[in-house]
Amino acid sequence: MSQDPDRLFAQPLEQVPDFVFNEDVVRVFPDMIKRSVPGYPTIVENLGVLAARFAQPHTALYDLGASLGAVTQSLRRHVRHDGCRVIAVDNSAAMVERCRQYLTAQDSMFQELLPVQVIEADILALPFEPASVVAMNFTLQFIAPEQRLALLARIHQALLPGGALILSEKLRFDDVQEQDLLNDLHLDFKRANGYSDLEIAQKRSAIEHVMKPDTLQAHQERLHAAGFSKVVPWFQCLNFASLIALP
Ligand SMILES: C[S@@+](CC[C@H](N)C(=O)[O-])C[C@H]1O[C@@H](n2cnc3c(N)ncnc32)[C@H](O)[C@@H]1O
Ligand SMILES: O=C(O)C(=O)C[C@]1(C(=O)O)C=C[C@@H](O)C=C1
Repeated sequence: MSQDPDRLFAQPLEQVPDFVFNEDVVRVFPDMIKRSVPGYPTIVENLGVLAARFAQPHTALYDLGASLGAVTQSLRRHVRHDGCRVIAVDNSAAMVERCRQYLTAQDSMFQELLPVQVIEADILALPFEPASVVAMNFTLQFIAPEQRLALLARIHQALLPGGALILSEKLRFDDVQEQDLLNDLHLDFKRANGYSDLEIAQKRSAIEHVMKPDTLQAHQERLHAAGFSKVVPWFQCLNFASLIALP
């Protein structure tokens, strides 16, 4: 399985196309997300640790927008309850194909992992079965803003008492000074990880119509509107955060 360094935006492009999770992105995705999202390895590893507290025997755990299954692998490393199974969902055929290969490799290296099913589907159309854990790691920001509340309400309905939604997102800030500072620090993070100013600018153009971050307050209000009783931020690094939402 080839894992290339991310140079997708290294050369000047006449027109920067909108960002899509296609075969080119799949090839560089592990490198891209680690070098682009501050705290990503910490979030992924601890998501599994958190999930183990909410997981209940004989239930489903969802990884929505699973990409290459980093969260699914973490769930399988940390959740050991009897009869749990992971359902990883993504609507990118290229991601799903490679995700299945990675999970087969994980199965060949470790014994007694939770069973996993990888589904190629749109999470907006997929009926959810009752679940104790739902993870959405940097996926909601790619869902059309007007669809987000209904999706979260369906997730809330599917969650069993004692379960949790774990939601990680890039944040934006209403306060201009806070927004500018955290945005600049995020650009510094990308430069420190070897991205040039050209790569950073072209990636931003590619992603700006596709990925729409919300404020922390908007997330909290929408989660409550979707029926969640409690929202607890457990991680923030610069403008990236992760929340636990209790049904
Ligand atoms: C930033 S990536 C998620 C990263 C991944 N969760 C991780 O932690 O490595 C967003 C993913 O969401 C998927 N996605 C976006 N919209 C979706 C939808 N409506 N249904 C299913 N998957 C979707 C994309 O294909 C992409 O793989
Ligand atoms: O905000 C950015 O510039 C990003 O690159 C963020 C982000 C994300 O948050 O998902 C966007 C697309 C890639 O999947 C990796 C990282």
